[in-house]
Amino acid sequence: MTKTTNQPKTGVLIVNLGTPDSPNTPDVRKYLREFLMDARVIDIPFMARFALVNFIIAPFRAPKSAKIYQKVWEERGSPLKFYSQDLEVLLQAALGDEYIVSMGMRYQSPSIEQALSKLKDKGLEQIIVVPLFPQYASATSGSVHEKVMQLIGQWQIIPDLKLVSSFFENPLFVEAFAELGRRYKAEYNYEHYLFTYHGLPERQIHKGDMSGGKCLTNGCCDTLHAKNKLCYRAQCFATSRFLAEKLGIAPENYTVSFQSRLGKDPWIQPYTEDVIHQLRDKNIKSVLAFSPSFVADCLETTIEVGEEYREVFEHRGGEHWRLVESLNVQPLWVETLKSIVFQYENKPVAAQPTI
Ligand SMILES: C=CC1=C(C)c2cc3[nH]c(cc4nc(cc5[nH]c(cc1n2)c(C)c5CCC(=O)O)C(CCC(=O)O)=C4C)c(C)c3C=C
Ligand SMILES: [Fe+2]
Ligand SMILES: [Fe+2]
Repeated sequence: MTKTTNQPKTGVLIVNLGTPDSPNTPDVRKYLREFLMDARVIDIPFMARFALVNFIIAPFRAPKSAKIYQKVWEERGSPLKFYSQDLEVLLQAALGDEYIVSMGMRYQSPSIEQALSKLKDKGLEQIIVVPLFPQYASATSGSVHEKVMQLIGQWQIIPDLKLVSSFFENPLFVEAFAELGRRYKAEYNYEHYLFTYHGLPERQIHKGDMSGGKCLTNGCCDTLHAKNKLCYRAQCFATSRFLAEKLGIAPENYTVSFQSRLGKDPWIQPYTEDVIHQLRDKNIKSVLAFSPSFVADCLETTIEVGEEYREVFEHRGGEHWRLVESLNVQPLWVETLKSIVFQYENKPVAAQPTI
């Protein structure tokens, strides 16, 4: 008996940020140039951006960043890339042959164009685009959406296109991170919990402000409502509340902070480094850190949070600092993505945990 296969109807494009092809300075420079020349990432006029990126950031930062990339590089390459490649295979297996899953990177390789070629001319009825960023930012999910629309816009037949903006509210996503956190909590009685997110220039938050100029004023991100539900900072605070509730962490026992500031402009606050000093001022000796703006371990989690911030904490006399690893290829994360796809197809989703 021959096995029947279904004609795929839905394409699922998952997209992560991108990473250099190798941890050598020329490849890191090439990556930084492509990444930072994106007008949604460094959102200043073209000539100013060109000069800043090509004459200041790329030449001076590339050798320093290359040294850090060498630390994070494994036998299979950059973790951000190989976890995304594994995720493509696992999600395909989870969704079955009615779907074609394809993975691309916004910068460098595999490019979104290469990833879309796997979905082109396959008679697909729809494509669901899932940028692998839980919270929406113009610099990440927005940039992926723009690139996908630009490329698919050139196709002869354009299928239904669904663009996922964020998924921080997805109960399985929250549960997936909580499941990891519970293991660490069971091992050690941490005094404090830190939810540290990638930062953004304040300017980019103001540009998307729908609250009539209230964004970034006192307490504007403390609750999520109609006027700030697309604000990256408000979404990060909401993610932290969901996680803290799931893990039974009282509000006074956790702090939200933002890392990885680039340049001199103000970025969203509080800065992670300042928070670490404040925690030590209060004589907090042990911290469990989560990085819930990333779904795969990378330079920003393993090195920046796991090593550099640990050193700052220990240098100030802190004793126990641990980073909860990212979702990587955790089964519940694959289930999360499957549930996102089903949700966008209006298919019933298996019973989900509550948040
Ligand atoms: C959560 C998602 C991310 C947001 C938001 C984001 C904004 C943002 N980033 C830069 C500059 C850099 N980011 C770098 C690395 C990097 N950034 C993200 C995610 C977000 N960035 C990831 C996943 C990574 C790691 C990639 C990896 O290969 O491991 C870097 C390069 C590293 C370095 O030199 O420090 C830069 C530079 C800006 C300017 C920005 C907002 C506008
Ligand atoms: Fe970044
Ligand atoms: Fe806000």
